[in-house]
Amino acid sequence: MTDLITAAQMRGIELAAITSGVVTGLELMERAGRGVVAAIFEEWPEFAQSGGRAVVLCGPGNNGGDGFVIARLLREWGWEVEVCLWGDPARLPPDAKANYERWCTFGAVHPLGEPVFEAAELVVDALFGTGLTRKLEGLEKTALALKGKSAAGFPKVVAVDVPSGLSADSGRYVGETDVDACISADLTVSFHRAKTGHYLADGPAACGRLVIEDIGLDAFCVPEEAVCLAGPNVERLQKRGDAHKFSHGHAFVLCGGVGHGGAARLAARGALRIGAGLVTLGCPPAAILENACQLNAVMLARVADGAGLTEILEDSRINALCVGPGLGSRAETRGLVRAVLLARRASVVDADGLSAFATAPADLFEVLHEACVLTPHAGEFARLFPDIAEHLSAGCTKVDAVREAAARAGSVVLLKGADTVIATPEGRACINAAAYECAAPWLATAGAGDVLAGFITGLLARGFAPYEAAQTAAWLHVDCARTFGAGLISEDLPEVLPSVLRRLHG
Ligand SMILES: NC(=O)C1=CN([C@@H]2O[C@H](COP(=O)(O)OP(=O)(O)OC[C@H]3O[C@@H](n4cnc5c(N)ncnc54)[C@H](OP(=O)(O)O)[C@@H]3O)[C@@H](O)[C@H]2O)[C@@H](O)CC1
Ligand SMILES: Nc1ncnc2c1ncn2[C@@H]1O[C@H](COP(=O)(O)OP(=O)(O)O)[C@@H](O)[C@H]1O
Ligand SMILES: [K+]
Repeated sequence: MTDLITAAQMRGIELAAITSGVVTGLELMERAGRGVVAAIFEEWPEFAQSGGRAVVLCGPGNNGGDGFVIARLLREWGWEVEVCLWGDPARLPPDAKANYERWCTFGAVHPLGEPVFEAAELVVDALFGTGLTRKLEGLEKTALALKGKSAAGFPKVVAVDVPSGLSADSGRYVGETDVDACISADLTVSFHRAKTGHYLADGPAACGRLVIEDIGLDAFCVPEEAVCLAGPNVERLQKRGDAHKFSHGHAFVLCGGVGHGGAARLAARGALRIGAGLVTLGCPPAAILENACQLNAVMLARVADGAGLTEILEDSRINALCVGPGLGSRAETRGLVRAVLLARRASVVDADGLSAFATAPADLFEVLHEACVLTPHAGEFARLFPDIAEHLSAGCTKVDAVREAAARAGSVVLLKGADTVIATPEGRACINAAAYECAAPWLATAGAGDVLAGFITGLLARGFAPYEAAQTAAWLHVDCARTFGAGLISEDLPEVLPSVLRRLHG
């Protein structure tokens, strides 16, 4: 599983390495610069064949120091290099200063005004990295001039560590920085481990492609509380040959009223395809006929209200519940959610099941438990956790926000998006990133979230722990969308799952 770290964790690892005496800051800077140049030549092999013209933009910290190393190395490869500096050379930190002075023996350093990108094939953004702490001002002209040129294909823009302006932690533009005042890269080269900001929010769009270079810090551990990229538990997804349907659990999905059953039917189909042994849809009596016309392998049960549900749940073989998709803002919705949660089975609370508590989130938190998974989209999240949503708008990372929400809810929380974040009340967290080579833009389609709720419910029925169910389901969901490709609608997601599973089980 790929670990992601924050800027502070990276600084901690760097400090541990330097204080241990195995490496100096200057050596790390040299390795970082070498890594960037290697990644550039790997990305554009033609650049290694013949030197061109490069502009290297250096900032006032160690990101700028990496830039001076890169300028020197490109020059060694025969490139004509123009170097611009933002700030006062006298105030550069020691390692950056050493590399600045070394560069000065080869060429000039211009103040960062409006560098001329006209004839450049390559621009290196070494302005700000993990040390950007406040709103970036004064880069507008440079950033806009660069965007105008690179939109036409040249120059290629390479960001060192992170595109300048972006927070390495949150993936958002720092402070109130305008997106036009920031650098957008074709390639971002970071070091040791990807940072959370490379995968969250605006990170993937700003980074272009992402490459992580090894700078020899593997002996210095990633902290225990590190976030990881979500992945499926492939082994657990297999079905044992000697099992029968009840060994794979019985999932129960609550359904809306007449004409509102589509969402729950999608969830039920998802739960069945992901391998729950049995799936039952519970709907109001008036909707039985409608649902019976549409379902075969999914069974049907009448559920008039919370009391009716409690009676059905006397069957202890029903071991996973899904409540919310298509339930509507009926007065009974809260009662149904409470009945589900008071049964103390593994449960997914989604969509209207969450929104029903917008005016009284504490009533929901009171009955939630550790076997639950909440699956809000951003709007539903803001209704349940308005203060945390405000922190998020103010620049808090999505990981921290979801961790805080999970701790408050006492349940696993999965906050949807291209950068889905899943966290446990204890603070474990992962990002299921539909980004870079895993982008899944066709998932932005009505009903996709209902299928995800069904996938999670199905895995809960199969005995997956809530965090593991959420993580595996979210990963499979994106992989289904990518496998199907363009033209995807949510009905396709459960149908493409068999081919995804076949591929996983090779
Ligand atoms: N960690 C590692 O293992 C390795 C790290 N390496 C490299 O070091 C980079 C981190 O270096 P860093 O810490 O010096 O930070 P960096 O991003 O250069 O910027 C800090 C400077 O910017 C300034 N400043 C901040 N905000 C500003 C604003 N809005 N407007 C204007 N100024 C602003 C800030 O000033 P201050 O806040 O102090 O006033 C300070 O002067 C990292 O990204 C990687 O490339 C590699 O060499 C190898 C291994
Ligand atoms: N641009 C995108 N890239 C990847 N996944 C996306 C994107 N937009 C939405 N999704 C995913 O699609 C699903 C949409 O769920 P939701 O917003 O609840 O919609 P609905 O209620 O119509 O089912 C979520 O799993 C979300 O993570
Ligand atoms: K940068």
